[in-house]
Amino acid sequence: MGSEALVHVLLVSFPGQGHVNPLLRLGKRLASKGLLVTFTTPESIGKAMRKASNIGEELSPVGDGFIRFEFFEDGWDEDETRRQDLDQYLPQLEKVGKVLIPEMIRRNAEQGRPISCLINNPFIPWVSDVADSLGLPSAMLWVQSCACFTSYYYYYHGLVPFPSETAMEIDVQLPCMPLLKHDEVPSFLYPTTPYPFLRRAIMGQYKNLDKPFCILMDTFQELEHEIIEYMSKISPIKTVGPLFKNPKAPNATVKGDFMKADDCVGWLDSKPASSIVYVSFGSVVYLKQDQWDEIAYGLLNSGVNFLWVMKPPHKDSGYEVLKMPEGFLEKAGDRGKVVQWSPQEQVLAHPSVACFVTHCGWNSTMEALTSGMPVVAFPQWGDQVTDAKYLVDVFKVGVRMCRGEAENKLITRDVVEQCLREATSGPKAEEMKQNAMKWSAAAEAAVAEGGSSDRNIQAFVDEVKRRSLEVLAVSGKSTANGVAELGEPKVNGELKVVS
Ligand SMILES: O=c1cc(-c2ccc(O)cc2)oc2cc(O[C@@H]3O[C@H](CO)[C@@H](O)[C@H](O)[C@H]3O)cc(O)c12
Ligand SMILES: O=c1ccn([C@@H]2O[C@H](COP(=O)(O)OP(=O)(O)O)[C@@H](O)[C@H]2O)c(=O)[nH]1
Repeated sequence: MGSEALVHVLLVSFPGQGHVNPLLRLGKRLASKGLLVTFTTPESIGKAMRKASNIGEELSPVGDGFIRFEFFEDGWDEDETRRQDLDQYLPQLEKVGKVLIPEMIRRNAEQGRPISCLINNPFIPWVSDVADSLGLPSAMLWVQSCACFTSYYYYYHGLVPFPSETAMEIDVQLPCMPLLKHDEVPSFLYPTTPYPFLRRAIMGQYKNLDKPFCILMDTFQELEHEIIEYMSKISPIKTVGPLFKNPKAPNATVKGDFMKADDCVGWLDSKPASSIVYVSFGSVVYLKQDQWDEIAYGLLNSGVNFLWVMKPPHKDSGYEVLKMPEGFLEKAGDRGKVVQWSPQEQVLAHPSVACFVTHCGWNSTMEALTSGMPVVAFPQWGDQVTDAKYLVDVFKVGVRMCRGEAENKLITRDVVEQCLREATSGPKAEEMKQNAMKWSAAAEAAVAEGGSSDRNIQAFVDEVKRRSLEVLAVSGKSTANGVAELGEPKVNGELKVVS
């Protein structure tokens, strides 16, 4: 491999699946453009990731660069239940991270891999403070839509009225965005949200928003054109999505799943084209038993084939383990398959799959759009309700099955059946498929060489490289040529190059 010298960036992730996935995908993109990337998150999740995914001690080649992992202890016992309480866990992460991340950075420098830039995702804004204190530049990867970024921005700065205790049902008009009905505003902003700690977590990020020199976003210009252009004038945003497409390294096997995906591709292969409904509510949303039953009967009554993800609840979440209705699996027979965790990217790309019943998490939303997959929107909370609005009314690739958890309404089996029929056959289904294919093509073009997101990634990589020279000149700690030396596998530095 010769003694290649690479600029090294450190990615620090909040330990949630919907946060790890986009940051790791960004890492692979940056690596494919010739950077050395170290990805870190707490060991509590590191353990699950190593077990479920293809992650080892080695340095993995991705395109022109490399990616590697280091995890850090969050200072709590393995079975500590307080990790589920973000009001306690986020301050704990900040306390230990502010000590351990600088140590990690020092260790890497001593091992010949000085770090030139830190990148974090939301909920752990103190990463920018760590960067500042060491004289390093930092960037943030925003993992939701630009529309949601804007909503939070306007809320944080008090620029327009939002639903409040005295005016619960007001609609919100933001520039370059469709009118959001009160229940289409990211629901953490409702005064009555049961998750005020998630609002505080996001607001914590906005408090530190002036620190990162760049805010990367997992969206693309053609998708949210006007609002991206508008916000670019206010904030240093750069769209780099959809991150899950990496044309320069399409076969990179590094993944960050917390659970091993069940094998279902053989089953998908055995079914006719466009005959399967894929149902998944992401990694955090957990429905109630009565709603689960209605979805089950809706699936049965509609006569479609289905692949349904039924993940186990987090052991400390307090949720009751869901059960399938009596006799459901027998009645479904080979028409249906239930798994604990799916290889979602592969499922959405599979020709047997006709549509996606989704909670509209932003990752799932981008994955669906990019795979040309129409959706049935079943949002619950947070950005999901806003994403559902966009999927149905703006991107026009979706049928709406509900308006969110706040509505507190049981969606009956008849409504489920009707939505599934609408999304899988007839003129509406065809129109949605065509629109979805159009977004898929636009997404491919955005990440292809010279596309909008590709140019932004390249500009970011160039900027990191430019700043790395400044950083090393100032710190005076430059190695012979100022960047990480990667030629020889390092025996002491646990760096082994595999090719
Ligand atoms: O790890 C997480 C833990 C919790 C959580 C923890 C304790 C609770 O009682 C309730 C929620 O919320 C989360 C919400 C998240 O929102 C998810 O974040 C994605 C990226 O921002 C969005 O696109 C999705 O729509 C949205 O569901 C992500 C998490 O990792 C978590
Ligand atoms: O069975 C599943 C369910 C989800 N995912 C992935 O988990 C992420 C979920 O993120 P999203 O933003 O959609 O929702 P969240 O879990 O954060 O609510 C996405 O990348 C999905 O592809 C998966 O691989 N298999």
